[in-house]
Amino acid sequence: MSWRGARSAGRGAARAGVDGVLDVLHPVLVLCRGVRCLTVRGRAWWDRTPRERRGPALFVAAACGALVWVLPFGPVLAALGLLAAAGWYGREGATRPAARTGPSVEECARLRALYEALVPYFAPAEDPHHEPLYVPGGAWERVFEEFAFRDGRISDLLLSYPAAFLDGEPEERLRVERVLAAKTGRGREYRFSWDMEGNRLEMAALAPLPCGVLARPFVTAPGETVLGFTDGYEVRRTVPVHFLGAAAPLDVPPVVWRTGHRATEPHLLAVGTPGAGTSSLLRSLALQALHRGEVLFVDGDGGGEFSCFAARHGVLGVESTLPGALSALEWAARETERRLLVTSRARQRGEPVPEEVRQPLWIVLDRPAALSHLADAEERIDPQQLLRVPLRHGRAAGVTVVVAEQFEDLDMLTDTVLAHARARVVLGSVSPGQAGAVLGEAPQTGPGAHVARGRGFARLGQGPVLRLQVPATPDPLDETVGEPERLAVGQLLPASVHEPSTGEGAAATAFRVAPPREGQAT
Ligand SMILES: Nc1ncnc2c1ncn2[C@@H]1O[C@H](COP(=O)(O)OP(=O)(O)OP(=O)(O)O)[C@@H](O)[C@H]1O
Repeated sequence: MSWRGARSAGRGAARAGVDGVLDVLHPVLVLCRGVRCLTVRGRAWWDRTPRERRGPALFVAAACGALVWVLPFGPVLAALGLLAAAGWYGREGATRPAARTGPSVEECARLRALYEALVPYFAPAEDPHHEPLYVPGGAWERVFEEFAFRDGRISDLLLSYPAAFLDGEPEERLRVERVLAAKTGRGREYRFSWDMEGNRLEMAALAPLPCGVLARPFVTAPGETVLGFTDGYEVRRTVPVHFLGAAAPLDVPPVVWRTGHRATEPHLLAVGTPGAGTSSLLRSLALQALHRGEVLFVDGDGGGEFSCFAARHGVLGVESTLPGALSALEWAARETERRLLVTSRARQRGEPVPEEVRQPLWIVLDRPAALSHLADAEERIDPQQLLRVPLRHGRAAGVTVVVAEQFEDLDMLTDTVLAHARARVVLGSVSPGQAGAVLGEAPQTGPGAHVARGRGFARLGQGPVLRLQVPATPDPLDETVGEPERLAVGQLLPASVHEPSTGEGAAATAFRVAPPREGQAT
């Protein structure tokens, strides 16, 4: 036998040996695979479980473990059960995604149509590859790695794209996202995750955020304000929330905005389409602010949106005329300076900052453009100019400014407002481009044509763009709104100044909330 023959015989024997060993070890490999699969599922369940439920879950698991230990043959039976589960989950094909197992003819047609629509975007002009991923009439099965359907429409999709695609260019990504959103069904919101290293794009159609959240005292720490509610994949923390018609509260992820001395975005700008709910957002924020501080309202269009707050404990004023707004904002500027002075003097002396200066002061300004227009016509100072001191120095002085404006009058806002109000909210049915102009980054898809009231997006500074649903906080004097919502707001209003005040202030009594539960921090 030549040396070549001897070498190939040796290789054959080695392969047969390896095959034999793999055959012998096959059950062990299946069990290992099963144990790994069970571990992954266990970890995913643990991550999904809200923090407050982890303790009780651990306790139940420990109690079951103790019970099994004391039962006759308990440990042996438990080990056998575990082996059986590992064997089941480790068998061939157990971990294969269900969605790959067979779309119907109609679903195949939808996937093919989507593939063809993507060809112009993903096929480079001169593709050097022998078998390009995207060609007219090509195989969608090669690129759509995972998919799922909901109500006959594609709801989840994982696709691969050629490395030559310019995924670093936001416009290129946006073009593809628009095609996917248009072809998989308009009127829904989507989340797109670009894996640029692996050349993969994941798309998920998002269910609408729940509406009908009633105004209630939310469980927050001092300096925290709930803007509204968002998706669980963005925010891990939850707060109990009461929904209209529901008997018990549900845990929902909040969008929490932090104000005060250490806040990175101490002031907020909310922009909406007419009737989208910006005034309701301001009412919701004011109700929370009144829990621990004082609020000054300036109602630019004089619609009486905040008249329910007039003459209540903690409310410094509700101004809806130009002279009233000017004198209120002049006072607010002086008060900010006074607070700064008192704070710095106390710090110089090494004394604690007096309590009256530490109490938060909120300036809530709805539709300043209307007042600016009036001031211009009457040749008086623009009220927005008076906001300069609170906006610039409010953080150190414990003064928070909240401004709401409509899209049409956005150009009337001064540069100071735009520069300092870095917490942003957009409400209403607007395109991703319009929302992006306010938020500094466009959301991946805009809401559908008909969005619920109080729905939109929020972005805190340079953070991610979050979907947002504001709690229903109508004017309690507005009889066109349902009674439960109005009652919920009415119960939260501080007591009238005409009623005798309780010792520590009616506002504080009316807004008493439970302290944050342990483990609820973000
Ligand atoms: N989050 C919400 N949930 C339920 N209803 C809402 C919500 N926000 C607003 N609404 C309802 O939508 C209507 C308009 O709300 P609101 O006055 O707050 O809007 P707006 O943006 O201030 O409009 P405009 O500036 O035109 O007055 C009201 O009837 C209000 O009750």
